[in-house]
Amino acid sequence: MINAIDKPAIFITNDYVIQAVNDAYRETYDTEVIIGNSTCYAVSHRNDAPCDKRGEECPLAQCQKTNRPSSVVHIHNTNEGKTYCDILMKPVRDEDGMTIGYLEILDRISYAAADSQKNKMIGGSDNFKQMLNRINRAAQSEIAVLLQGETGAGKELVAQAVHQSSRRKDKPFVVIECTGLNESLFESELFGYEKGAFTGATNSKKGLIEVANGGTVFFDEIGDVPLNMQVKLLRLLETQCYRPVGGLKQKKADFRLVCASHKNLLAMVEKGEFRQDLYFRIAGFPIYLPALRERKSDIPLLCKHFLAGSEHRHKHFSERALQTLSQYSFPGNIRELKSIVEQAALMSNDDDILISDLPPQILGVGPTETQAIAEDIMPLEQAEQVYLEKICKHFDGSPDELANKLDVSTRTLYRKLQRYNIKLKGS
Ligand SMILES: Nc1ncnc2c1ncn2[C@@H]1O[C@H](COP(=O)(O)OP(=O)(O)OP(=O)(O)O)[C@@H](O)[C@H]1O
Repeated sequence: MINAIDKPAIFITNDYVIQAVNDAYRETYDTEVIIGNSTCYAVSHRNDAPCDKRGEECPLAQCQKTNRPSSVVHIHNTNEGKTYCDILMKPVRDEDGMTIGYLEILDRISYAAADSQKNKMIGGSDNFKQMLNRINRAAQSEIAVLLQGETGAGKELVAQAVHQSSRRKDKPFVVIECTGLNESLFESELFGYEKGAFTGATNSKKGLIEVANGGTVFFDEIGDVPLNMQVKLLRLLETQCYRPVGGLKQKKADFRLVCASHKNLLAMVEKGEFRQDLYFRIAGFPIYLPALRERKSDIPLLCKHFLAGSEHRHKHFSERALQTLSQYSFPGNIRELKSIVEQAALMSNDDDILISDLPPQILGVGPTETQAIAEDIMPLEQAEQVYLEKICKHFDGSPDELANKLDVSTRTLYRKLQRYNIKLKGS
């Protein structure tokens, strides 16, 4: 029976021991499954204790508590590295209604990873996992998704993930950048036009809605659509019909809707800047993308990931540089981090990327201060001379005491004073 499930699945008892397994599950992990002996946590996490004993969420523990199905997003050690899985756990009962065990079914989240992997969304923090959970739920349905998050937080990447894990994944993913679209551009871009519809329309052109046929349309920065165009958009969404500019016949639209905005659309609705009816049409399932400062524990992983994908793959950030980065607020979020990693890697002289290699905005040093520091730079020997001149003018103690404070011998101190022609106070 378990082999009839097309996703990786196991049947486990209260003690986490695997009592039945399907082929898809065996193929997912490198660890061998021994029926009646192997535990779910040893196979999928390579841990020696269950997740709930290690402070992690455990779907089995939740099931035992509620006696109802439960689900959780976990990182599993699969044969493809640290992979995200959406786990569904269901109690299995006998004819008397007694729970005899639990069926665990895994849904691999192919668009995200908890270690550096090409073309994937990277992260491991709780906020990131919560976001994955919602993306996965949304992807399984046709509901309109609204992505809200700061600039550079990954909205377009999430929109692609929603598309990739939906039933429309083999059809087009079309992005409509709403910022800067005026009324005539908006209509001709979205709906297309017929030959002769306006001066310059020497041929007819398909609109993006038609290009996306059967796939997903991503309206980026939907909050920038002016009010008069919001009406047209609402009509398209309500009726799933549109007419190309200069055309007579209505066309049928077939697309899944994903929108994104960095603005607070509800606040815009209150101010009358965004139509309430349109808001409720597009916000079927809102997903909040945490800002990078709300998922700071992901910074080291993301730094590693961006270095791995660059020409500086052999370099790494020092512990102190990572600490300094985690104190920064990242207004530009992951896009800003990516650029900082590139700059710092270029600045570092060897494989270690140090605090001094980080760009000025991280160090809290403004441009004028940076300039002042740059102007202050002098040969080390000259700096030693300037420093010795300054302290010798004011130091009241004996040469032995001064040499002691400078951590050099009295002879070395005398040699240096002679070289720079400096006299001690009072001599
Ligand atoms: N979790 C992640 N892992 C790896 N790279 C990421 C992640 N999230 C975002 N990025 C990268 O950060 C950059 C910005 O992401 P994206 O363009 O999706 O942000 P955005 O929120 O749509 O930005 P904007 O609001 O400016 O349109 C991209 O290069 C993207 O690949």
